[in-house]
Amino acid sequence: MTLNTKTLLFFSALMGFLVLLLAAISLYSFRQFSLYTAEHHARSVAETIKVGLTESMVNGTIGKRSEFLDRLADVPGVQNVRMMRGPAVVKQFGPGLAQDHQADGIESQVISRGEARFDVLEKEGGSIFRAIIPYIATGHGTPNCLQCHTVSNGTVLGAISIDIPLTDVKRQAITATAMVSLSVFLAALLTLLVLRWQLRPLVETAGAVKTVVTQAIGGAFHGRIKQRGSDEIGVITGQLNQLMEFLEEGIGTIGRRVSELMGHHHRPLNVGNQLVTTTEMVEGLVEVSRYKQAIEEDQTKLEVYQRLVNVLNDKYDFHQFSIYEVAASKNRMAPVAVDGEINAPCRWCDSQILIDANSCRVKRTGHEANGIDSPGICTMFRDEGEGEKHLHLCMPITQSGTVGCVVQIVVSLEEAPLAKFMIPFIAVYLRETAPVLEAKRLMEHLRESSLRDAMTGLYNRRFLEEYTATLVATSQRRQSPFSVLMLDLDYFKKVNDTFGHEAGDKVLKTLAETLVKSVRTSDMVIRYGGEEFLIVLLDTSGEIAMNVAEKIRAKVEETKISLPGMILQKTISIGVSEFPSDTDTFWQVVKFADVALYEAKSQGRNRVIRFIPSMWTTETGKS
Ligand SMILES: Nc1nc2c(ncn2[C@@H]2O[C@H](COP(=O)(O)OP(=O)(O)OP(=O)(O)O)[C@@H](O)[C@H]2O)c(=O)[nH]1
Repeated sequence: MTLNTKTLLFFSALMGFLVLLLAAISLYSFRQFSLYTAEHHARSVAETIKVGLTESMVNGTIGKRSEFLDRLADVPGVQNVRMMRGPAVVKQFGPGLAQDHQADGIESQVISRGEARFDVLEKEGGSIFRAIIPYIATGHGTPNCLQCHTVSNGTVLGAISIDIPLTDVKRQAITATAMVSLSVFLAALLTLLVLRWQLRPLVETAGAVKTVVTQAIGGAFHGRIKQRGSDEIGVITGQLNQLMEFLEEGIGTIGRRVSELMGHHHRPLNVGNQLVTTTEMVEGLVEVSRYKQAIEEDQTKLEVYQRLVNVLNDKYDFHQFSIYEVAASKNRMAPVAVDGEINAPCRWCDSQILIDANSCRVKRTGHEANGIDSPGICTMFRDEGEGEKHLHLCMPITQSGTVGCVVQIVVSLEEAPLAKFMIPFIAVYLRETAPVLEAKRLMEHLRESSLRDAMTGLYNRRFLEEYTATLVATSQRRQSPFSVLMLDLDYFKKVNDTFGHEAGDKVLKTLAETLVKSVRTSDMVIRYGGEEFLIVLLDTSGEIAMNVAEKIRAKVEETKISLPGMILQKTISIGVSEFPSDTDTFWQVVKFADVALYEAKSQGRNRVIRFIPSMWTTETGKS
């Protein structure tokens, strides 16, 4: 309800109440006054009758009392006058005239009780005030009642009944009351008009404030209020305008800055509720910042991918998507997460992209491939969804200027508009992920290369040092032995000396390949020293290890190494030991394999020797 309506209603109610109250008070007062006047008038008439009748009795004209009473009834303000005899008078003077003993019930009551009675009666001709006053004998004055009446002082001699018409008085009362009420009504109306006129600026300002505030709630801060005067309302108006200007400028600036940070090109800020949009974007930035902190603290690339999967799954409610990692140097791509599952197989693209990364449009161009706006933009997309049609949206994660990853989101036609709207938000996540992912990739690469021998690609001794504890613990937990082969090329120095170091390197690389091919993928082939190699055969006893070693030895012997202008064949010697039967100390097992290798060299080379405790003398221990 508006202030205006409220004021109007309040004053109307107050006015109505006042008019009614005044009318009631006026009517009541007039009635009381009229009754008082009528009673007074009746008593005067009764007194006149008393005097008149006494005079008539003294003068002996009492027989003419009827004419006297009729003349009295013609007096203005008196309608009817009657006189009734009481029992004492009847007893002394007889019943008298006919009207003297025609008392009705009320009149008889007044005669018997000696108390006056006044009533207002409604008759056809209008309202009548009826007064019945007793005529009581008294011995006061000259002449007095007791001179003629043989009664005691205070005896009721009779009653005088007087009718006084009230119709005129009533009409006048109503007219006067109406005049008073009308005056009050007019005064109240005038007050109301003056009040409304006074309230008008306040009411109009309140309306303008309502409009401006409603617009502000809806996100539009351009509304201003017309300032009237410099009173309190004027001051409030001015301050509110200042606040609106401040809000418009502040929120506009925040919105623009946040928009720049979000790369928000798809939806201009002035569309919709500016405040809501800005708040959403600020919240989005806070979440992105938390995400970034989390992925920075993650240890591996895989954890980062898992977190990105969670964002797509939980925050954006995408359940069909792929994240591909690009190996640019090999022109290959590999799916790291598909439909929320890490290391799941490729689903939404032709597997061609896995072996030829450049066939992926995003990888090739470095730009987003928006299949929602341009269906069929990428020929590699495969709609593997059941039933309904799907669209794709592929975005790059750019690292050092090249596409390091491709994120592909797959949506149904129904989900497409929302997905499109989400692009800038997802792009922010991808932008923040890129440098972190690149750092993790580099770290993993560095770590990997520090554990591998650059020339042969085999693990190095550092890897063995790091892996030892795990190896021993696994073997002990599973109560399964492992064997160590220590291998060394025979007369390798001669290769270097005769054919040069390059030829020597070629021999070492060929040997490394032969060794890797000769054992299971779960076994570990390590370049232990210059031309010395170590192989850990998991879940293998010394006895079986001897067979494997023999097989390796034979394979190396028959391997032909092509050098410029010639073919070379080399042999190796192998020492074998077993954990934990030879010793339950890892490095001791390695040492024992080395001792056995020494023995193989001593016995003429190109052979496999199993370590036996007798080989471990004080001398060997020292060597
Ligand atoms: N080309 C090449 N040679 C290496 C490399 N690492 C070690 N060597 C050489 O390998 C040779 C090892 O020689 P020795 O330890 O005397 O042993 P050997 O000549 O193989 O003789 P036996 O082991 O006793 O059969 C040395 O000449 C090293 O320089 C490498 O990475 N490349």
